[in-house]
Amino acid sequence: MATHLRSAGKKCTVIGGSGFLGQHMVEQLLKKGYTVNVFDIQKRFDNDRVQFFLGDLCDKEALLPALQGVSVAFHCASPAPSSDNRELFYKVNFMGTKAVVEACKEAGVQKLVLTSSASVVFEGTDIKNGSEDLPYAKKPIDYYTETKILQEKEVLSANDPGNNFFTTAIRPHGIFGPRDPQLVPILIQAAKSGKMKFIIGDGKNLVDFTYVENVVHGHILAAENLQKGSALCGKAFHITNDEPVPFWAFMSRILTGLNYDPPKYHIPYWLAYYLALFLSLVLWLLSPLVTIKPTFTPMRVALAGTFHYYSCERAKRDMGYKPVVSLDEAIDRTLQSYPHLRRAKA
Ligand SMILES: NC(=O)C1=CN([C@@H]2O[C@H](COP(=O)(O)OP(=O)(O)OC[C@H]3O[C@@H](n4cnc5c(N)ncnc54)[C@H](OP(=O)(O)O)[C@@H]3O)[C@@H](O)[C@H]2O)C=CC1
Ligand SMILES: CC(C)CCC[C@@H](C)[C@H]1CC[C@H]2C3=C(CC[C@]12C)[C@@]1(C)CCC(=O)[C@@H](C)[C@@H]1CC3
Repeated sequence: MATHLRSAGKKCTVIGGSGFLGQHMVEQLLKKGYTVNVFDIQKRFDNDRVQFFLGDLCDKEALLPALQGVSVAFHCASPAPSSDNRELFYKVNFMGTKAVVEACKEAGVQKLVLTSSASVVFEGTDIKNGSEDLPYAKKPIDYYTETKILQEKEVLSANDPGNNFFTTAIRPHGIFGPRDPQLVPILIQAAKSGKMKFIIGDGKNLVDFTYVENVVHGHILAAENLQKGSALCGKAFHITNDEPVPFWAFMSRILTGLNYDPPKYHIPYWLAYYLALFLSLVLWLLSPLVTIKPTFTPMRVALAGTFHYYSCERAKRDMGYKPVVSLDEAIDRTLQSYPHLRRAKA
């Protein structure tokens, strides 16, 4: 009996386990001795130690088999922000998360750890060392973030100690690392097409970039500390590298590390913002004729030109969080993992 309980305590399901963060979650959970199920809409890797369940998380019936006998569910599935599909974000992040909560309760899962985002409080203006007490953004920066807010509220309000069901949310910021399909590849694509010439603003704005293994560490600590009476129940926690850096210094380090020139000309923030806004308007007017997805958008200008870094004191205090990989080491490991994006030296 005792052995059965111990192994059930170490059985988990990673919803979104085929994604960038999800795959790193699976790797670390296996290393820590967990038995791991993956539920995802796609299978992107093979591992004999992992049981895969393919399906859409909006379908509660499809989720149930993946949650049988499991004590912890990690929910880190979401449509990619770049899909820019309002209906899909709403369907998966909001309605789908309701289905996840219902399925967890029905299957008798005790703990649900959601991957939320620190951006749920960001409105495009400076946030310096923001705590979890900041209010949700009234004007979120995009539809994706709008539905991350709905999703987080849904999960946190489902915390129900009376029925032995505990929930918490991790709010990472700027996740990067090996196999990330977004940050480094988008940046290098922009550099290849000559779009990385300008620093928006004075280049001093600090931002959090968080190495994927630190994000994973935060999730696992959350699961292990989430229990009756703990401070984690129904609460959200920032997980960062705890080393905010100037946005443009970080970008320049990635660019030079892959043999691309760093941006060197400055453009005032307001000018960049209004140019991006103007470009969006032009593309919107042209949209009945042609669909173009711009690299240069008002949202990206806001992300690149404002301060947005967060305090992770609450995670340190309540779950003993401390980053396990420093930013320097994280950048080196990340650069080494993208040999195919490295420019050959002339
Ligand atoms: N990357 C970042 O910088 C940050 C990410 N986050 C959050 O972290 C989480 C993980 O992000 P990340 O790993 O980058 O994202 P990925 O897109 O790499 O992974 C998400 C996974 O979920 C899958 N998925 C999407 N929709 C469904 C569905 N309806 N049913 C089942 N599976 C589905 C995706 O499949 P498919 O690829 O086919 O869509 C993908 O495999 C997300 O919740 C994201 O919002 C928060 C802050 C920052
Ligand atoms: C820290 C963030 C919350 C998470 C990072 C997400 C990144 C994928 C994007 C955030 C800012 C983006 C950005 C660009 C690329 C993608 C990001 C790094 C550009 C460098 C793309 C080229 C441009 O036109 C610049 C103005 C963009 C600056 C912002």
